[in-house]
Amino acid sequence: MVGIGQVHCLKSEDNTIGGLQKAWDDALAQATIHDTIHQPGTGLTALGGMAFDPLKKKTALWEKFADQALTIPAFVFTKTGDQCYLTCNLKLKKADNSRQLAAKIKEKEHQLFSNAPSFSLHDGILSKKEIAPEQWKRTVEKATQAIKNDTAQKIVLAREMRLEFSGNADVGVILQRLLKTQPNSYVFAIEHGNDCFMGATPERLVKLAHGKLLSTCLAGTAPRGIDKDADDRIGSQLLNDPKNRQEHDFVVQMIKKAVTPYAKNIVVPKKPELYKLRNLQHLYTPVTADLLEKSGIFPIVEKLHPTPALGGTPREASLAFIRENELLDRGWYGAPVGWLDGQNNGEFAVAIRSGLIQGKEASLFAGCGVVADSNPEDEYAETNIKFMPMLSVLEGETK
Ligand SMILES: C=C(O[C@@H]1C=C(C(=O)O)C=C[C@H]1O)C(=O)O
Repeated sequence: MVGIGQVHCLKSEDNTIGGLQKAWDDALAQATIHDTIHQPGTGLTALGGMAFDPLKKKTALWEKFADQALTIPAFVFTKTGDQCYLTCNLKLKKADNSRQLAAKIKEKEHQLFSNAPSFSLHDGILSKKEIAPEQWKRTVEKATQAIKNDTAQKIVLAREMRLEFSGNADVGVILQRLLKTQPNSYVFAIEHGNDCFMGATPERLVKLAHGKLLSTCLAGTAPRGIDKDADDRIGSQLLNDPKNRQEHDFVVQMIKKAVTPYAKNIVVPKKPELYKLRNLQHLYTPVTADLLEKSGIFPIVEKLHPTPALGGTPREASLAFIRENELLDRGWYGAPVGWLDGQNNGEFAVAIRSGLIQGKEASLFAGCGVVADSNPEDEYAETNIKFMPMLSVLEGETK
């Protein structure tokens, strides 16, 4: 799905995620929709995302990104299977002339499809700097102490890597490479001004499609092996590792509880399975259910975000620790990004394995769950692998 331009931005009156539902329902109530297709992602749709924690002190890094930015674009291009659809949105005034508007849309449409994008390659990475890695390890240590003192049971800590390129990074090229190299992930890119937040995340927060709900629990991490035997061995160790199983179970329990008010026939497998990615493997539990008729997507996103995969357990205590101790301004990293349509379909993913591209520079982000017996060096190594999906395509990996 691709959104271009903006005819409207949803404004939550009380700045909560749940408040976006009213803004969306109001927009829908005012819209006249001509949609004979009725496919997910056609008709009126909004796309965008939000900040991980609006209460965290902001830095200049994310100045182009508001706490919430859910946009109804001027054009939405949607591909489902091998079918493609184009939705045009217009903000109408009383005095508008329908013939003139139709001609304008045709002209724009022609422009959109005749200007084939030309991609230019940037020449690779000039410099790569991890931001305060030793301080980050000390924060991990501090989190384990806080957990031993019963402040929380799990706290997720993230860090940043800053890159410099010799020329401007080309978002189109990076997107193509992410799609090629991370086929099991949700690839996204959101531009505000000249900054672009993008990534390939394996973590889907919630998907609503035709009255069904899907949420995924993804927590617990190990590297991939060098051959099939090694990979299977690492995978089976991960499946049986008490520390990783505990980290994972916090997420499963929380997601199950969070979706309960909005769904029936909730199915949660008893044991996690492995979710294999190019650079890592995770413990994975899908949660499926039938959506209760009246629930829109935003109240569910609000209940789910942040799951203990990105915040911790309990939510408030872990967020308070992160707010106070984490050096990083997460901005939109780790927060919901996605889309919704007027037929109550939509999908929000958790924006991890991501980076903020700023012309000749970029920041990459990676985090991991800390529990009582976490070891700072191991967690540091884990975050290094989590930088890889973005880092490798920026270094030139194409396949
Ligand atoms: C926080 C990240 O990943 C999350 C943390 C995981 C873990 O601690 O095992 C696994 C998957 C994600 O839920 C990240 O990639 O930045």
